[in-house]
Amino acid sequence: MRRPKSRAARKQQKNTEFQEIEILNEWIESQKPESGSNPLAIDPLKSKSPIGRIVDPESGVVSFSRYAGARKFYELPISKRTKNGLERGGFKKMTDIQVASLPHALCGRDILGAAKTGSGKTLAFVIPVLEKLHRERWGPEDGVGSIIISPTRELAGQLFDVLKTVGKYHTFSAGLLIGGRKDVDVEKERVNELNILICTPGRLLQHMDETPNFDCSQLQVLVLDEADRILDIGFKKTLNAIVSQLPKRRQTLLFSATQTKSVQDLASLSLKDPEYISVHEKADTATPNRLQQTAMIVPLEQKLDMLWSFIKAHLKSKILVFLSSCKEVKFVFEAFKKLRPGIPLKCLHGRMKQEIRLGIYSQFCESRSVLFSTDVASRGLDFNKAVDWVVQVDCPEDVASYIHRVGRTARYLSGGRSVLFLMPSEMKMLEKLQAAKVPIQFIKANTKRLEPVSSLLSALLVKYPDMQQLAQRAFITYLRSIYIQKDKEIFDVTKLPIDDYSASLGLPMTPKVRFLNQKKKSKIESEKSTIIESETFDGENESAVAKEELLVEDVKDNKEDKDFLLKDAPDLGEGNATETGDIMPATRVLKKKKLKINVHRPVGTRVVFDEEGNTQAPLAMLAEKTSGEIQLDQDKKNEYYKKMREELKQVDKEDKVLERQRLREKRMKKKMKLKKGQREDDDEDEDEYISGSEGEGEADANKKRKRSKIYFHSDSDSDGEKGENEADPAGINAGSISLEEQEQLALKLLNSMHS
Ligand SMILES: Nc1ncnc2c1ncn2[C@@H]1O[C@H](COP(=O)(O)OP(=O)(O)OP(=O)(O)O)[C@@H](O)[C@H]1O
Repeated sequence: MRRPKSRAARKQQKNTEFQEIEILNEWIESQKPESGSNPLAIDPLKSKSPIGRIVDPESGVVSFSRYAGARKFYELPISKRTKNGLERGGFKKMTDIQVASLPHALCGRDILGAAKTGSGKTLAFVIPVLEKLHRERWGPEDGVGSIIISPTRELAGQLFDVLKTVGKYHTFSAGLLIGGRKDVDVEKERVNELNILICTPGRLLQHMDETPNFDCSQLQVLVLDEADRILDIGFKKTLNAIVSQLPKRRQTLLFSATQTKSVQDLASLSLKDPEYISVHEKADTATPNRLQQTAMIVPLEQKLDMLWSFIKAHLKSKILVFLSSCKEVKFVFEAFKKLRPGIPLKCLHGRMKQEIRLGIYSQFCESRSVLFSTDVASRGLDFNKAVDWVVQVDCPEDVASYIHRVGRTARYLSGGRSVLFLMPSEMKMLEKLQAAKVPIQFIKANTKRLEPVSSLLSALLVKYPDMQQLAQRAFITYLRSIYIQKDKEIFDVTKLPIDDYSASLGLPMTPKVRFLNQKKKSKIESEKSTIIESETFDGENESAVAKEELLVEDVKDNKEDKDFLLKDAPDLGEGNATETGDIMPATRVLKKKKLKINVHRPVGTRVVFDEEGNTQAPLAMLAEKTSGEIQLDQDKKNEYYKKMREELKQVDKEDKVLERQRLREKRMKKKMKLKKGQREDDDEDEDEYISGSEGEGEADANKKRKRSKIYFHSDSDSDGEKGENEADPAGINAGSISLEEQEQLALKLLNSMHS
């Protein structure tokens, strides 16, 4: 609403607004819905029935229309400014959560609101915030009137956009206070002038602690979006510290798709007779009706093959892929980008710089692409153009997390699909989801269209040594993520086929995982004692037992894989069928010596061809066929792996020598340039490198590789490599040049620069 130019017109506008506020207050007060009532259960108003203040022409008696049960925004007691904002945003009819909660929220009640993902909870709190401050005639001199807290920065940014749309015609000042921004000092200067703060918990507390005279004593409305997450253990301390600095007399609105009713959780917020509004509590499903959900068994070592095949089969879709750690996201993004699937790739995780995160988020909103993400994108985000698929490569930590992840698709009136990869040991999750009213169908993967990538990944790791470190980190952080999960019924790190998993990432050797060894050790200890008790312990040492355990897991895996691969499965492609398959057992039986293998399984790290030129799994070449059974001698297998390891070590060594030589030459060139008074600006942002997109040229990729290689090199120097250098300088010197040669090279360079 534009400010009138003349004084008289401004006065007139003020008076009109005063009158409007008076009417709104009377309307709200006189038609208050009964506490505990559900406005959704009340009939809608008849069409063409009068709205607002109604004066009987004959008796002159004043009455107000009922707003509990209203289905359209204009039927609510809200200001013209908000109505205009809603109209501008294209919002006319209310969603169920808005119908149920707005009448209670507008009359000042505390709300604990739960509704499915994508059902319009944002407007259910943005409108009451604007209206409360409007009716209180809040101005710049009044300071902070409302605080809206969001668990993630992207979500906070999105809420800010909604507030800007609906609040466009109001005169309040609002600010987005989120971590990762460098301009905290500028924020500190302005924060006291802001009326509405949208913030993440950490940044808000930082202002409370550090900003002089930061004052929230007049706060009217506190909102927690994704409330269960903010009340969760991770934010608990911060939230308690924040709430302790807020006035007790205020309205509090809590919203989430998965709401907490735990008295303990809510006690710190000191809610006053809150309205529990759960519009979909009695619904048949906990997720949106237009969402088609599927789950399938994917053994750990085949997850990347399956993901790659899935992406290749859906090149025209917008796909959101969830992985459990930043390092995994980085690795899969970098590796797949180099393999060029034919669709732009993006990645999002908490370790990226804020500007880049926001950039990636808005790019994904706009275009068809694949976004690899951690749970940072799992809650609240409303990607502008609908997401077609949500793919959960790593199992979510619990049912709530699953619901939020899949909720990034099928929002408001649109449809969407999701697929969950479950390892055989995670099948319990399927039961939990079904028990929580998640209509998820179990399907068999179409392995006919499975395109193995592990061999390509090993080649990548040889070609780009910095990728090896990314793969190692991904490997370790994934195992750690399983290790630290609370739900041990689902997540058991000891059941993971770690050698096969490591090979599937293209790693030549399984990295050592300290916490895993400790866990194994304690497990073995307990197993040992059981065996001793039953007097059958044959005297093998611990490491032999541990090795045995892993080898035996191999055997079982192969059997399972054979089933997995041979089943006649429905299509994984766009129009996939949804036949229910058998659930494979996750338990593993101890066995020894001869290993049965599935020769078709892509377990190797390189492609091997048979005499007819068909690709073969490397181990298949060593297998013997006896009476239809394919068997592999353990010694042969070990020998094969030993040979592979040695080959890779050799290649790795050569690569390192070359790399050191290249770096030395580069340093020399730099020195020369410096001498000439020239400066090189090679300070690059690592995050930028991480978040590039698919389709970059080879030259560009090389440039990036070089940059990150320096980082990789110094990093590895501090680990194992340093020792190697010190112990064996000959390895380095073999590829190096003498001081004389270096001087000659420098002179040549200088001459070429002069000419
Ligand atoms: N009354 C309405 N009319 C039309 N569109 C609406 C209405 N309310 C919300 N929307 C749209 O529905 C989509 C989902 O809304 P919103 O993001 O508020 O959902 P949510 O319930 O908060 O989801 P989540 O639980 O994932 O956070 C948005 O694109 C929003 O613009």
